[in-house]
Amino acid sequence: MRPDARAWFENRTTSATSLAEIDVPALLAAKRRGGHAVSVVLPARNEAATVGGLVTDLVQRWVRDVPLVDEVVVMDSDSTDDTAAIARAAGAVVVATADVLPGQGTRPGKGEALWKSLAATTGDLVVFMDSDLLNDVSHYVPGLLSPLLADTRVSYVKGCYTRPLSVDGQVRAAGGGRVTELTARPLINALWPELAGFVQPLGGEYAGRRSALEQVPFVSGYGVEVGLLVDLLQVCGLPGLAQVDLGTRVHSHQTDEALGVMAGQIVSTVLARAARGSTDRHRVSPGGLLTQFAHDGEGFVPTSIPVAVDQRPPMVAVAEYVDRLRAAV
Ligand SMILES: O=c1ccn([C@@H]2O[C@H](COP(=O)(O)OP(=O)(O)O)[C@@H](O)[C@H]2O)c(=O)[nH]1
Ligand SMILES: O=C(O)[C@@H](COP(=O)(O)O)O[C@H]1O[C@H](CO)[C@@H](O)[C@H](O)[C@H]1O
Repeated sequence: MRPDARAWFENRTTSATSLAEIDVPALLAAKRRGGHAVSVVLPARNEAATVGGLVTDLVQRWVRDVPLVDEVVVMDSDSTDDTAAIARAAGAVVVATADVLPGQGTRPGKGEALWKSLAATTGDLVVFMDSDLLNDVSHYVPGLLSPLLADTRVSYVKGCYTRPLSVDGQVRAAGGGRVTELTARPLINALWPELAGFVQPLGGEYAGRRSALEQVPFVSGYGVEVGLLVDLLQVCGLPGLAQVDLGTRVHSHQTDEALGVMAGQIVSTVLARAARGSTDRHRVSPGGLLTQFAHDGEGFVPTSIPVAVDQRPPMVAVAEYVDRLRAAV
């Protein structure tokens, strides 16, 4: 990792892998001291199986028992199942993405739901969580809020976690985040090496100050996470970004074919931003190092591997080859 990325990784990575690690009373006091309001947004497209449990726990734990959260909003993203009714019955405010900012029309996609959520919420701090999470995520919201409430210089916090992968009913301890590992991470390392310290650049759980979020575009589809990361780097600078270890994240998985489409959207998002030119004049040559992460039981350990490639010239430009061809004639 580049020195700036490593320094960021060491200084801006905190841990909140369970509620035991979080001083909730102190968090509540900081929220009140700062006069903050917190909105939690769950984008949901056909998540009837999971959204109810997630909303029930969020509302009971962080609205009613401990007033850390002021509103829980499910953005119904053109669902065709009972997502909206189930989320509403669980205590969420449910908003149909298509109904928000009608003058702007509506587009399909997760990023559209998240962009419109800014117009459907009022908190100065906004937390985003996927609606297909399957593990205990009761500590996610306070964990994501902690860096924002602890340091006014931080404007955007991404969750990071180990990511099991369940395939054909078999759960592997790692292997999740397939598009992250095979597409997003190599591209980010090559084009924005200052972001190489992000363990989960595509993770769906993150929190930010509205004042920053409303300054950047939201890519309408699955490019929203990588677009926000690159664009908020420009708006907030690396010191304005942070990440928090939330332990593990288990979610429902799409097929490889569907993730191909997701990867395509992420590549389009990255290429559009790469065309804007370098964000750092000291950039190493694109494709220099790839930093991957493994968890050693205590925390994430980065390993940087050289991935710079060399190449041979066209053979017709190699005199030794051409001379041999001529000699053979
Ligand atoms: O058009 C869409 C696609 C996805 N989502 C939601 O965005 C989150 C992440 O989407 P998905 O699970 O499809 O992505 P994955 O986690 O498989 O990468 C989930 O809560 C989806 O319901 C959405 O609101 N609108
Ligand atoms: O990280 C990834 O590679 C993808 C796919 O994860 P899996 O291989 O299904 O565990 O999941 C994320 O990417 C999406 C695009 O940024 C986000 O919208 C999802 O929230 C996130 O789960």
